[in-house]
Amino acid sequence: MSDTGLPIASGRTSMRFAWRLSRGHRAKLLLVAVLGIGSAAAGLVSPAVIGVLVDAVQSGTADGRLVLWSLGLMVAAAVLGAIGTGVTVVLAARTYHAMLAQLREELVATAMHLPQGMVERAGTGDLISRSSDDVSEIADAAPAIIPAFTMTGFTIAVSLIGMTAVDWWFGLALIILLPIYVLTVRWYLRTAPQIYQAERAAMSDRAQQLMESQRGFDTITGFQLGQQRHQRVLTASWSVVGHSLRASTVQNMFFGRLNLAEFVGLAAILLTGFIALRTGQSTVGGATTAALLFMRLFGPINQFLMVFDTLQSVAASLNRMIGVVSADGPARSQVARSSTESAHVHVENVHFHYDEQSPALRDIGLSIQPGESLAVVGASGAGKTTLAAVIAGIHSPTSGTVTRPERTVVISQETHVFAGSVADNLRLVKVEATDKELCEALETVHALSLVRTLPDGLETRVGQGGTPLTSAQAQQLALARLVLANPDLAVLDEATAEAESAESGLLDRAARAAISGRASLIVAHRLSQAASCDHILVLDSGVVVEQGNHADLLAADGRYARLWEAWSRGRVSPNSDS
Ligand SMILES: Nc1ncnc2c1ncn2[C@@H]1O[C@H](COP(=O)(O)OP(=O)(O)OP(=O)(O)O)[C@@H](O)[C@H]1O
Repeated sequence: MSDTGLPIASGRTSMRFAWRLSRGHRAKLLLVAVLGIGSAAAGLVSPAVIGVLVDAVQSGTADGRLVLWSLGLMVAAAVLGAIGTGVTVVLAARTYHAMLAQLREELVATAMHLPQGMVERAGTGDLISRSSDDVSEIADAAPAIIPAFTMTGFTIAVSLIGMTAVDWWFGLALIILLPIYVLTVRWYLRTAPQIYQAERAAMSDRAQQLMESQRGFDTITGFQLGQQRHQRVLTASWSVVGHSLRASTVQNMFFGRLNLAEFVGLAAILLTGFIALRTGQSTVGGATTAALLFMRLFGPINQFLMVFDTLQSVAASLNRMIGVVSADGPARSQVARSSTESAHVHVENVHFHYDEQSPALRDIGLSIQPGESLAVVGASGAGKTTLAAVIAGIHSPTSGTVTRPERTVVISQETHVFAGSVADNLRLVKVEATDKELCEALETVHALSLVRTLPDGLETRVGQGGTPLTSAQAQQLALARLVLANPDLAVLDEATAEAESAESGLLDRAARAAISGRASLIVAHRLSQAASCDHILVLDSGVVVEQGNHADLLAADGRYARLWEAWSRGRVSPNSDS
């Protein structure tokens, strides 16, 4: 999956990105660290106080006042520690969620500009999984990281110093634990990242399967493929379960090794305490403090090392999210040959391959001046849609250069009607448009009378759950949107209506009105669309085989003339709908 999936950032890139993301939050993050250390310090008061009490009891100097003071101190430390921990966790969660929201915004913004080819190869499920599954993984785990590191790190350091101060033998006893911890962490860091990465990739695949099943619902029910799709979703879901189980197994093995270290550590400390008492190197109070400090260490040490597990999980998700955000760079450099600095369209020596075997476009050259219309015609599979996509910047050319105006709008074969009112659908491209402007745009594409017949006019709800629109009506709505957007270049690749239908004539007129006065490229699925354009380009197997205007091409009696003859055969007037 990874070779065809969206890019995954390296750890270093993610670190750099996370550092940039922390801008504006660093003071809060520092406060989280300081509060964490303060709370951890409060937790160390009790063992120290108990040690003093034990010694006082042993030496007979303990009295009620000392006990009460000690108790008061321990309660105050516990309360302060609890408040400090609570504030730390809430502040950390808030700060991380703000950073995460920023990352998600950047991810969505970048995803909108990724080359379509890249998203198609990876599958939209991968993108959706990165902006949902990965975000929740980070949201769940990340807030614990800084408090855990600072609180446990501080507790470990102070406990070690305290124990060594009681008797350096206790400090030495702990050193034998070091190799066990180092080896465990090394093993874990070698094993866990791939497992988490594979788990996230399986989640992407599951999202993809689910999404395809929803999108292709009609086809699936139409061809009775329900069982087959169900099986695919099931396989993808079980794959996630398998990977999650593998991750849990590695986690358990990790914790098992930590338990072994605890056992060895406790045995060493008890032995050291016994020897220290026997040789008179330590008092009972000192040994008690050392033992309590050591017992208190298990939790923080395990927590400290468990943060590595959290870190691996967060890093796997972060690398996937940042992979998309930083794909912006490569994606933009990929389209470097596509420039948007010009008011006209200029295409030179353009080649485009979907795959290595069969080039979809070969050595294309053309230009469209402002206000000029160019039609692309050719048999099915000739490369018309591909050429439109390359010119619109949806696909980057494999080689050659494309220059186009920045304000380019594409109307493709699939026009989506968004759930909302007709006005909402139009205002997508111009939020501030008045009702009058909306009506003018609809009038331009001959759709105003249609909208007036709808139950609530402009406010009629359309799209999912609303008044159903035919494909041709949806196309008219898209054309009205184009008029409102008022781009310098319009690329139309709409094949909604059959030739000679009442709708085809209406759509052709609507399209002509919508593109009037601006540079336009029209993928002419009906030759009536081409006849009215200033210039026509005939494609065959990705190569331009003819070009000129309608009259010249008919006079040349070549490929276009034959296409025209075939298309208009049987029609009373081939231009009747144009
Ligand atoms: N996403 C894709 N991946 C691989 N090959 C593709 C893809 N899209 C199109 N092709 C291939 O590229 C070639 C050109 O296809 P394209 O859709 O541009 O032709 P077209 O002239 O627009 O066809 P139609 O009129 O049927 O829409 C065809 O051989 C097609 O099979």
